[in-house]
Amino acid sequence: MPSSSEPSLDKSGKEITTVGFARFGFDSEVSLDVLRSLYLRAHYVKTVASADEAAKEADRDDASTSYLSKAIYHADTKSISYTTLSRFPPVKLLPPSQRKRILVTGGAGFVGSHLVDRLMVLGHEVTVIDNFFTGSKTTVSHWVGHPNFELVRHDVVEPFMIECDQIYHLACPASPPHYQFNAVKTIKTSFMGTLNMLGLAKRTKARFLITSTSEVYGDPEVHPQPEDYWGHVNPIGPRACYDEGKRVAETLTYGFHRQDGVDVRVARIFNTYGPRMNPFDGRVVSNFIVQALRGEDMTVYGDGKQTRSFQYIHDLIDGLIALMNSDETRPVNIGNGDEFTIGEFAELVRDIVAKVQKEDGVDVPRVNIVYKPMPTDDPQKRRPDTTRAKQVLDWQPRWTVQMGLEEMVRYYKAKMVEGSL
Ligand SMILES: O=c1ccn([C@@H]2O[C@H](COP(=O)(O)OP(=O)(O)O[C@H]3OC[C@@H](O)[C@H](O)[C@H]3O)[C@@H](O)[C@H]2O)c(=O)[nH]1
Repeated sequence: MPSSSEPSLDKSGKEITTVGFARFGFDSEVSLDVLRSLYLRAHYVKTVASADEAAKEADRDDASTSYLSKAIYHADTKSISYTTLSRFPPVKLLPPSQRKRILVTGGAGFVGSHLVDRLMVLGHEVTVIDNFFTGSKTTVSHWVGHPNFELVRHDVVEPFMIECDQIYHLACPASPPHYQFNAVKTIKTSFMGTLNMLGLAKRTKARFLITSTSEVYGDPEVHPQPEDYWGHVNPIGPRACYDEGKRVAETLTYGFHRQDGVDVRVARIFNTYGPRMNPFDGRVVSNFIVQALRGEDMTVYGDGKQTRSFQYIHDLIDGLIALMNSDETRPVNIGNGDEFTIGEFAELVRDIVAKVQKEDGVDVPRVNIVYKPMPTDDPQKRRPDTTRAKQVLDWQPRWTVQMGLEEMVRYYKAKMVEGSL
């Protein structure tokens, strides 16, 4: 199990022991250690050499492993024997009046799985629908079988019926190589998927939150980007399936709001990173960390002068939950204002990987930074104006990029040990 020798500190230097907060009558605070026990570890108990040892290990049940998977990794054959969980992570006991039935589309993805962890630990009933195109069952497998949890393989482009109180509509590939892989399917997911989920919200009177994106601002001519900026998007470029898809999804959302009175929330998410991000999804944070850990060249696209502002996953989940439970129906940017050029960011990731390796006593050569062609229509700059989130949600990011990156490096190191990276 990876361990960090130092505590995680927030932007003001205070130790982070919990994430979430009570806002708008909804308490989302949970212990960081509980969440970490779900993502910052290998998903097996320990490695064994023989079948005999494996059988003994599977029988073992003590406090330290009580809510860890009993799956065993066999180093000699590079295989895992899965077992069912002996005990689930503890969840709050909520009175029925406070317990919500929550649908999370795309709940097996990177962002979705962290939202699911939080909502489950808080004691709600969670149903995940996912087609597993970019999501993976392993991200939520620790909840499968729990009475408060249901996992359904379903593609949102088809209608789905369920009784629920809140819908977090996340389903859509989000990494540029993934969403461009099948552009028609991406825009179909944004349009048909959102239409179906809004129809469900209308029928059940559930509150509906859609995760839109900073990409609705395109290659922005206003910097930083406030919510009332209309954007600068190429409607026929390779990114259009996602940018325009999310823009039409927002249009649909406000159509249902005005015409049918659906209670809507729109989050515009800026670049986000953290554990469970697919190491091969082609985004900059996962690429850079994996390259530095493997001792490969780090690939900066273009001259590296384009900028991005990176937010850690827990800040995003705090923002999404606050928005869902607030009264704010206008779009709200959720992102971190710490802006880097991609060239600077490559150096930062390289230094952080070296620091973590040094702490773990691993001696690694310094990797090189190389330059590759710039993808078409790659936005030149991006930084959220989060004034609205601060005013209406009392939300602002707590995690420094350094702290978040260290945790993500440790997560990827655990995956390397497991052999899945
Ligand atoms: O290996 C790499 C990967 C990416 N990059 C660059 O790093 C920057 C960030 O690229 P990413 O692919 O991580 O993310 P992008 O900002 O392009 O898109 C993201 O925007 C916001 C979200 O809604 C989406 O998840 C995602 O589309 C880009 O300028 C890209 O060209 C590199 O320099 N090297």
